[in-house]
Parts: sequence; structure tokens; C-alpha cells
Amino acid sequence: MRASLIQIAVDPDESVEARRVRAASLVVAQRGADLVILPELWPVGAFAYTAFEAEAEPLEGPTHEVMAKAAAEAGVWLHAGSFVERADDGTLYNTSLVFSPEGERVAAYRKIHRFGFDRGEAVMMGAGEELVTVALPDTILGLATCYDLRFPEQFRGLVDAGAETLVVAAGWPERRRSHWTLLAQARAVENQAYVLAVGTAGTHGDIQQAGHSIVVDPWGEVLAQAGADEEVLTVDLDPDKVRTTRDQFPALKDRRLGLASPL
Ligand SMILES: NC(=O)CCC(=O)C(=O)O
Repeated sequence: MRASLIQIAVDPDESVEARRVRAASLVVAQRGADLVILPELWPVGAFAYTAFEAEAEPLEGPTHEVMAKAAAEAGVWLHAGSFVERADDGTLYNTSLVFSPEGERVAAYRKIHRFGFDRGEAVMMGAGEELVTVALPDTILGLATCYDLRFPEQFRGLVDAGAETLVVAAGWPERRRSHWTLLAQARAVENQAYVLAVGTAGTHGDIQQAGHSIVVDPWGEVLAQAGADEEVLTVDLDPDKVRTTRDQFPALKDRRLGLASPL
């Protein structure tokens, strides 16, 4: 299974419309891949809080339209990263979309853990309430967004729901790049799952982005990692490796669920 992670640069001197067109052409250029992934809030920038209101879109708004077409034109499963969704009641969400190779939306995931403590996303957006998995022909994706990476119980919930490949769409800052790499490997090792984590390049909201998108296998080995700049990271995965790792080192079966705190 070939996966392409598009670490797109998000800079304020490019308009959202121009970036949408560019992102779509980057997706179409990945024809031949099975799965293509974009990062968190790439239309506006994960830290460009002041633009969230103005750039919010309905679920089936311009980002949905452009990405559905790009998935169909490329003939790939597309995790289209996330955008600022304005729900019917006016609440904003950090929402990721997944499309089939025919361009049908098969999933929408609203970020569960909002970043910013007492500011930014944490106060401007609503929190998602649902774990989301997506069955592809060769693997089951479990969806997460950026700050979610710090919450292992979400990933364990996804694994309990069948996830074998954990996808993290992010806009992670350079300042905490060491956490990014460490946490991506930790989520892979503890869940015996692939982790495909894609961040943005560039600087938005005055926050320099880490880039360094990463692919980790179910044994915790880093299969590939990007640099800091815009880049497409393409990796071949063996979906059977999740099953063989879990069979040969069956640590997930040794969980003491009665003692752990409930989700
Ligand atoms: N957009 C985010 O969720 C940023 C998360 C982050 O910077 C961190 O967890 O550190």
C-alpha cells in the first residue's frame, strides 16, 4: 500500500483560494498512490486564529468540493487534512475529511482535543465527540488531529474500534518537534500500528512549523521522515505487518482493563 503525505507550506502571503488550487494539483500528482494525506487546517493555517471566522466553511464548502474532485481525478483514497467547519448552529470545528477514489466523502472527523489552553482553537472551536475509523481495502484508518497525538487513550480507543493505521493530520510547531517524533513513535509502539503523521511547512500565526512529517511502522521504526520545507513523503507499507506484529508480540492482549481509567 503506497501512501503519500503532502507536507504543504502554509504561509500568509498565499491566499486560501490559491493554496486550495495548489493542494488539489499536489493531490492529483500523486496518482498511483493508494492513500494521500494532507495536514491540519492547511487552507488557513492551524495557528492563524484571527482568520478562522472569516475562512470558516460549511461541511460541503469549497474545500470539500475541490478535494472531492482531486480524489476522483487522482483515483486515490484521500485524507484531505482539516479545515475550519462552520456547523449549522454556527459552531466552528476543526474537521477532517476522507474521500474515496470515486470522490465520495466517506468520513468527517471533528478534532476531539482542542489546542490552546485558554486561547485560540480551545476557545474558538467546539470539540468533536466521536472516534472515527475508515475501512480501506487493505487497512483500517484511525483518525486524529495534531494535539490529539498527546492523548494515548484516544488512540487506544481507535485500536479497539479496529484501527491498524493511525493517521495524524497536524500543524505542529518547530518549538516542540522533539515531542512530535517521540509521540508518533510511542503511539506506533504501544498500539502496534502504522502511524502516518503529516504536518505543515512554513510559518503561520507567527509560529514556525516543524514539518518533519513521519511514517512509523508497528514496531516503532521510522520508515521515512521529511525535512522542514514543503515536501511529499511517499512510503510503501505492508498492511500485514500490523497483524504479524500483534500476533508475534501480543502485548495488546495483556491489557488489565479493569484497572485502567475508563475513557
Ligand atoms: N494545532 C495543534 O493541535 C498544535 C498542537 C501542539 O502544538 C502541541 O501539542 O504541542
